[in-house]
Amino acid sequence: MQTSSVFVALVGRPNVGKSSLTNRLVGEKVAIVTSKPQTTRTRITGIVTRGPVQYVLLDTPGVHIPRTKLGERMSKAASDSVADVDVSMMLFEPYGDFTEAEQAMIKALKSNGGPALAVINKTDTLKNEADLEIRRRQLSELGVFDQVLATSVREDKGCEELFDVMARYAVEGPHFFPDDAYTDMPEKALVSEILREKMLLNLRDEIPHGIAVTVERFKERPDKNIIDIDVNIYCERKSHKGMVIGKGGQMLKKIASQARLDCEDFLGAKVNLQCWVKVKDDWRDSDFLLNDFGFKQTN
Ligand SMILES: Nc1nc2c(ncn2[C@@H]2O[C@H](COP(=O)(O)OP(=O)(O)OP(=O)(O)O)[C@@H](O)[C@H]2O)c(=O)[nH]1
Repeated sequence: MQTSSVFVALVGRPNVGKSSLTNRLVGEKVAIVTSKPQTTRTRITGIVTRGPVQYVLLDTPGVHIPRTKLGERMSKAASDSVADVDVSMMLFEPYGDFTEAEQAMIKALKSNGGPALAVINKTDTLKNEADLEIRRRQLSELGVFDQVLATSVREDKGCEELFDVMARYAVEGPHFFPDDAYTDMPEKALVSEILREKMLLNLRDEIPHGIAVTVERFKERPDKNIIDIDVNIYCERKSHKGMVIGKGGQMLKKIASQARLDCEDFLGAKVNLQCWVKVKDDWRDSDFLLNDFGFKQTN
């Protein structure tokens, strides 16, 4: 059987549904999804192998105009992705003007010269078919996209069809990952992403974006299906630390127990999770700390 692979970068503005689509296509939760923009901070790879074709999906942080050094690195992760893939898939909201960052990304796709597809997501929010046609035409007229497609990840419409479209860009050769792999993300990174998701879901808006999670210990107990995991949760302010811990430790308990269940699901083992909350001032603007937390350096 002649095998082939296609590398696909999913790009688009924050909150447009890139992580949701990645998870839908992979059939496993590899990317965290919340209703808050800028949930995804680094590039996440989802992998699907169907018969001879391996699909490697690079879910990227949403493109936006950066306000902090972390923001700069997030935008860089997105624009780097489109440079070395077989096809880029740019997601759009069904309505509204293109943001400045979206226009910059469209320009980058144009000058990069690689093939690109446009996907109008959230079609379930459309009031009528005519609006979809207006959006399709607007995107076609940009002259950047080989095809304009439409999906509703929420209602699972148009997603399955994307496989055939992506397969057209596949390149013959051996697969890059084992056929049963669904992500190349290390287990430790999955654990810290799960914790971040729970904090985004449970805490007030401004706090979670100032939080970083590092996994200090990840140890399987010999002969037992138990993994001991210690994580550090870093906040920017002392007051934030108090909120993460909550009254009598209630909030941290809630976050940790939700995270533990997801970790057990992912890892297929019992998990003993210990969380420590620490303060590191303004880590989002410190190159030193960003490196320390594993965010890639901007060239
Ligand atoms: N109505 C509707 N909502 C959707 C759809 N797809 C995703 N969403 C919602 O949109 C929100 C953002 O989804 P994400 O998948 O996190 O978006 P993202 O583009 O990865 O966001 P960033 O990580 O911020 O770049 C979540 O609340 C999703 O449930 C859809 O097809 N229809």
